[in-house]
Parts: sequence; structure tokens; C-alpha cells
Amino acid sequence: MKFTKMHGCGNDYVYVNCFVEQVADAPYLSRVVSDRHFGIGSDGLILIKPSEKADFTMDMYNADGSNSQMCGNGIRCVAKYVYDYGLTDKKNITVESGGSVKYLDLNVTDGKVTEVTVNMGTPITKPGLIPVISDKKQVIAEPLLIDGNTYEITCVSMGNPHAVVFVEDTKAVEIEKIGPLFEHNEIFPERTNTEFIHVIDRKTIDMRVWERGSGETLACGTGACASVYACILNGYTEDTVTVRLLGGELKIQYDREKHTIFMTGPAVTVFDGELNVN
Ligand SMILES: N[C@H](CCC[C@H](N)C(=O)O)C(=O)O
Repeated sequence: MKFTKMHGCGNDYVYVNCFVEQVADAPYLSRVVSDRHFGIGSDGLILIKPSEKADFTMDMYNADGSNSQMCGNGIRCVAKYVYDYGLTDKKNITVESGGSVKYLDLNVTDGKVTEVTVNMGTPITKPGLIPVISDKKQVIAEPLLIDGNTYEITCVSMGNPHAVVFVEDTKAVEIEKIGPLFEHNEIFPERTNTEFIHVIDRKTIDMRVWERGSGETLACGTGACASVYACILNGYTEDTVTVRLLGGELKIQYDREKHTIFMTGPAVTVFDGELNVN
């Protein structure tokens, strides 16, 4: 089976063109290819498929095989793949993910996509829709006890769940220890992605992330969007913010009039390969 290894700010996935390839058990395949010793090595698997309501469908799986509704770094790489590999010649495309259609603008240099702007849609803060168990109308700076320490969480969905925590120093976060404790906390019926944010100034934040189903990744596009909206809800930043991640930078813009978030960032192809799928 042919695949392409790509990344957005170091958040790397194995991409399979399902217009050509057949994938019988995607959760199993994601676990296999994601293993960084016995497989290809990635944060998960992304299948590119036809769609009845958009130009393409993105079907995304975390390293543990769990399916997610949306992947920000992944959808930028899907855009790069379909343009660079000739599945489209359009520079404005639509991609369906988790049932919702996203609009993407492709920045092409020398015939290849280098950067993509994605309309990531409306941030969701209603607890029942994130989902997070809470009797509040919004979970903004609410206390949560993790490993004997009380953290303040702000919860936002970008189609997938995020708990945003503000810290003084992201390097000091013991992410391997507390990340899983947030991910599997009982208040998150579908688990959660958790972002640890240090606000540098009103236009810049520093972010680390423990992803649902993949552990710490070098970047998280939906997490960056959720984090910027959490900053705005808490009054920490303006509406346009540069998010500094371990693997690179994303530009996030909140459009107040449209109540919509836009993400701009890179997409990189690393290599093409062939996998022996027995
Ligand atoms: N782990 C996430 C999916 C990948 C999101 C992330 N890689 C991004 O770029 O948005 C979840 O289960 O909701």
C-alpha cells in the first residue's frame, strides 16, 4: 500500500490516498504505522477519501487508533497532498471532516503548496457539546484537581474537545505525568486534548499539548485555535495571535463578526513510501 509521510509544524501523520488504496481496518492500521520502532512512525493515520458534500473527505485516526472529528495540522497537509499530487488544480478547496465542511485557501509557490489558511469554523463552549461535565454555561477558568494540584481549565471544542490550562512556564510542565490524567479525567466523557499555555504578550503565546490518543505532539492545530479562543475568553490576548509550538508557529485569527476562527500554517511532504500490509 502506497503512503505519504507529511507534517504540519512537526505534527506528523501517514497519509493514504483512498481514491486508489483500500483500507480495511483503519484503527488497526493507525496503530501499526504510528509505532516509531516497528512501524513508520507518526502521530496517526489520515485517509483521503471522496465526499458527497465537499471536494474531499479527511478521515483521521490518532496513534492509539481512535478516530477524531477534526485535525488542524492534518487538514492543511490534505490540501497540500491533493494539489501537489494532482487530485485538484483548485487553490480554494473544501474538505469534509467529522461531518462538517471546512474551507481552505492554498498558497502555492513553484507549483507546490507551502502554506494553507483554514476556516476552522465556530469555537464551541457549550459543555454538553464539547463534551465536558459541568453545571456552568461555559467552562472558563474552572478549577480541576489533578494529581493533588488545582488547575484552572477553559474548555473549547473545534469539533474535538480541548481543555486549556494557563501556566507560568510550559517547559516546567510534567506533561508525561499529568497529560494522561487530564485526558482520562471523568469530566471528559470522550477524553480530551489538553493545551498548556504561557501568554508571552497580547499577540503571542507559547503552547505545549498532550493530545487525546497520541500523547505529546509537536503541534496541534485545533488545539492552537482552542487555546487562542480561551485566551480571548480570559482577556489575555487580542484576536490575532501567533502560537509558538515545539514544532513551529501557527497564526490564529478570531473574526468576531463571523464568530469564526482562521488558522494559517505550513504543510510539508517528507517522503513517499510503500507499506507491506499483510
Ligand atoms: N488528537 C486529536 C486529533 C488530532 C488533532 C491535532 N493533531 C490537530 O492538528 O488539530 C483528537 O483526538 O481530538
